[in-house]
Amino acid sequence: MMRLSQLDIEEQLKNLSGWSVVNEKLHKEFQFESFNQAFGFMTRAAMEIEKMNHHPEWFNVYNRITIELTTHDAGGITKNDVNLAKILNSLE
Ligand SMILES: C[C@H](O)[C@H](O)[C@H]1CNC2=NC(N)=NC(=O)C2=N1
Repeated sequence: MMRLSQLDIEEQLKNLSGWSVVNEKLHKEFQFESFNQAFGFMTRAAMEIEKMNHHPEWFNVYNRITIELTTHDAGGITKNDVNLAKILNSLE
């Protein structure tokens, strides 16, 4: 899988609400009503992540989840990261 160009990433970000690029990874901070809501999101997301076989780097504190997406095999941001970001937004 090829890395996306800076231009492509900028273009994709227009349709990725709340996402930005931090340290060459897609980055978003999610906030939920409670820990249970946050964990439920992670559980729903885990099903999609396994289906995609594309895994996030995520950090959860109480009702907040920080998610970073990059493609390890490509050493940067690819279409897989964009697609997973869209799926995560749809589960929010
Ligand atoms: C062998 C397996 O398909 C690979 O290790 C997959 C698993 N999940 C992955 N997730 C991410 N974020 N990047 C990858 O390159 C990747 N590769």
